[in-house]
Amino acid sequence: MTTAKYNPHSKASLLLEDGTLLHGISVGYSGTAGGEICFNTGMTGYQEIYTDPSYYGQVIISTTSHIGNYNVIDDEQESANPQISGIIVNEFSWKGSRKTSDETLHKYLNDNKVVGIADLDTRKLVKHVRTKGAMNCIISSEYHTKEELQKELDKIPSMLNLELSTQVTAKEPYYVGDPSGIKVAVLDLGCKTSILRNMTSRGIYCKVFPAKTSFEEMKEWGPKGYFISNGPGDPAATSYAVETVKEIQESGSPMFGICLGHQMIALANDVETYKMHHGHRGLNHPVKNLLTGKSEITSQNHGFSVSMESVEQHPNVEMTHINLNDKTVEGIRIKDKKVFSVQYHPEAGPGPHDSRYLFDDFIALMN
Ligand SMILES: NC(=O)CC[C@H](N)C(=O)O
Repeated sequence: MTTAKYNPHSKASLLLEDGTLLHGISVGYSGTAGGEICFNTGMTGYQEIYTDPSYYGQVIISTTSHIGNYNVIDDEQESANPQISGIIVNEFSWKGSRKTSDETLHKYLNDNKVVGIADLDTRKLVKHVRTKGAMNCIISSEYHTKEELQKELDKIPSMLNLELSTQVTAKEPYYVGDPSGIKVAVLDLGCKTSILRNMTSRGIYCKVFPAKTSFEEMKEWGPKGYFISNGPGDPAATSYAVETVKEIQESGSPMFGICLGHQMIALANDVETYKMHHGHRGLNHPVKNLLTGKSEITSQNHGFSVSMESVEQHPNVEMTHINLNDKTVEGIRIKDKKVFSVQYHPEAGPGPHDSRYLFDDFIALMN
């Protein structure tokens, strides 16, 4: 393990779209970066969060006060690299304590050019974002005045109408798992590694296809089912995948979608999505399965949602899961089709494990 050199006194500044300006210290890479500010309430799992492609281009504030305290480990990546554009933390651990770790979070962020700011009252900031709603922000260790930072902030696009899956999807198709397993075509809109791991550990053989692959090309491989992955961006701007999902559904094949994949399945059935006030990101969101009556504690990361009103207007779409905090749609299934999806993350990267039964449900649907 290497310990990177750092200057704990170098200054960093944060400007929010609503004019809030804060100063702290620079962590990770020295530079300037921005994106939509998102808060995650999980107490653990920072590495899984930073490497989840669904967070591509976003700046993450953690409500937990210590970040970096258990370093990073190669095995806990949700994709090959961090996908976020920046981090905002309270107390940053320059050196973590886990003996089996591969390197410090600071070195990892620095090597991967992720800019961060520490020593801020993140709980106060989270309350601010929770009240005012999602907005863009800029972090910098180079610019510190409002005018300079505003110029940089103006370059950051709004998340609304932004298509991002093509930025994070596989460049070429690839295979995961044992070739003797059940063949599942994965449409990679920004797929997390732990989703693939949950499938292969249940005997599924995955062929992962780039986001813009046609249904015909996936079908040629002869899969038994199709999986539509999670991913970044506005679902309404990912229309090419909605068209693919429509064709899969038409073919009568089993299909399962998670998060962005769930939103693609809703849109393919003319159910609308909308941008939420500040999204759901954390590890303890309560969801009720309306088919079994059982509740689950779930891992979540989404800033858009499927409209309940729109689900109610489409009799072929049945709501299967509901969020017990704010009564938003957490799962649907399509009547007379082998198609279902959830808004939350049953792969449980970084946790909890309550919802992993959904992978077994997908297998049951294919058998
Ligand atoms: N985790 C995801 O797939 C996120 C989906 C979508 N980008 C959203 O924010 O709602």
